[in-house]
Amino acid sequence: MTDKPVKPEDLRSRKWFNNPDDPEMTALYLERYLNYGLTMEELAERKPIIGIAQTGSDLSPCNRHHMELAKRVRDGITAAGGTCIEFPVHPIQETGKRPTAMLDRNLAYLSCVESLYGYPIDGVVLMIGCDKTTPALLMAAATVNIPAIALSVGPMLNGWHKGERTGSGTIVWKARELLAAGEIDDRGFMELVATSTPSVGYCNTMGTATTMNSLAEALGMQLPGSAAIPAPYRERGQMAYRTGGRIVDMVWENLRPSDVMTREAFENAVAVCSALGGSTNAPIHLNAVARHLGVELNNDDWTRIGHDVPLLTNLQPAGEYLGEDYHRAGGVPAVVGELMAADMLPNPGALTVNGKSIGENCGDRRSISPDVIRSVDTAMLPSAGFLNMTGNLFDSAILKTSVISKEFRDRYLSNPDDPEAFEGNVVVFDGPEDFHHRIDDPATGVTENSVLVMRGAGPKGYPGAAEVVNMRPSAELLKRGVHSLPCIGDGRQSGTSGSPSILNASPEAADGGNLALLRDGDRIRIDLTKARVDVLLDDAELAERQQALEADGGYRSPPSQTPWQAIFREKVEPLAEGMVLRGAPEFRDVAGKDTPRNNH
Ligand SMILES: CC(C)(O)[C@@H](O)C(=O)O
Repeated sequence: MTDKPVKPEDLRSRKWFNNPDDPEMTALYLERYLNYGLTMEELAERKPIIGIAQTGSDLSPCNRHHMELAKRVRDGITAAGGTCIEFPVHPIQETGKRPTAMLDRNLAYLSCVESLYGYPIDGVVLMIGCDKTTPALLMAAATVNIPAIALSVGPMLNGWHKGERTGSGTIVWKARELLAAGEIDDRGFMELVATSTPSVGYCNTMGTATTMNSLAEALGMQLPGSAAIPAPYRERGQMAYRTGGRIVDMVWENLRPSDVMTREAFENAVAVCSALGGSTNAPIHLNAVARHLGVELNNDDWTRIGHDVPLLTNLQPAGEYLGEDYHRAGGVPAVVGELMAADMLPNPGALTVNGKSIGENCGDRRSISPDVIRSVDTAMLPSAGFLNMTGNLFDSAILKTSVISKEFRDRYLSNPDDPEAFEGNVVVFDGPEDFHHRIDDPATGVTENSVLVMRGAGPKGYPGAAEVVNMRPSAELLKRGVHSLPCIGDGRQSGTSGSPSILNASPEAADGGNLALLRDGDRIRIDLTKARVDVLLDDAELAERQQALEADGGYRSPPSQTPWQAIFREKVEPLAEGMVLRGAPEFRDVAGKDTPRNNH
């Protein structure tokens, strides 16, 4: 933020719409924006041009309600003296896009950078929601670094089935088990799953969407209280109006993403993520946003800052409640306030988009429903953050400790004075097709002592790093009451899954990672107290297998099916480093450096 407020003559948009040095080009730029009824007063005089980065469309049902909310955003912008220009962002729907919406995060990022940089935009409202839309837009705002504020579309209303809450995503994994165990049929599966999505909005569970929207608020990029409001509630429209008004002031204050998303803000977000029981996708996305700002943030930080933070939020999949309950309990401000009461928010002084610090915004906020958002004294778990696992199979992989069963936690994690490591036999699958084909075949040899491994599911291998490491035990084990087995993978897992998996393994099998060397029957040791995963093979055996793999042409991935898949594979970095495009983070503060050249 500069001490000097921006004056109308400094507005970036005036280089297009009111450039006294170049009247010819000014006329050219202006005339097309006049052609749908905008006036000279709105475009060329003292009003900031505010972009609305619209992620809602029929292809993106979780964000679709933004098409309605944008009307209230416009009202807020206009009332505050700005002019609105709404533009589409490449659609991303986690549950709809094949082979994975993750492939499109960087595509949406790239296109949004071009829109923000190449057009006359002074400030932008980022219409965030379904998983990848949030990081894509924050990454773009980070690169371009014009004033930006985020607005969540909000979670769906709570789902209900026979008097019980059914959470989106989370119910799918349960329904899969019921189907495999023969307790429901296909129609029962469909009906049960559909109960979890009763309205517009994104997942009502603490899946990746609610996590990322909450963290956008914890980072300071949304107005306080914005993230948790359910999509259909009246407060959502009111928040849209206020968000539209605030961005106009932010332009005059020159309050930019780099002022808000500082190292201190990321540390706060890491702590809040643990208190929420947030998704394992959060480290990927926040590491990516940080890289685009030039802020240091890595998976070790997530363990160092986050691991000892307690679980305060009793939301599925780590708990029992859903989005409406979260909002009524006070949402992000209550979580932050409870952390602050115990001196557990790393940086209360971090600035937010309303011009106040997060401490000023939330310091006196407390939970209104003490069972839904707990105090530190009544926490669901004393430590709930991620463990950054390492070993001889990968350099980094994320384990969400808040979903480890009590039995497993007591035995393998909570007793560092008498550490015990878990050992099991590997059953390895090359992608989800292989898994679904073989998991129930007795010849595969899955037992209660198995460790299920999925490879070929990372950024280069899949391509895009799909949410396919949700592996259930075999039907035979499910019928015997074994509901989960340790899982490891170089792909991702849905944030709505309560399965304690070791995910996002980097480097992936398709990028020289040692998961490619595993064979069925290998013995694996998982030592949670040391945060290590090792296959019990000596270096000579691993080297021999590596040679054999190379001689055979290396780990095989399916061919790229589209041009973007091929470009993505060539450019993408590992999940542990945010899965960004190589070279892209070098472009920083691009709007601050210069204005793009004229086009005619
Ligand atoms: C439920 C989904 C689609 O898997 C995702 O939103 C997540 O939580 O990771």
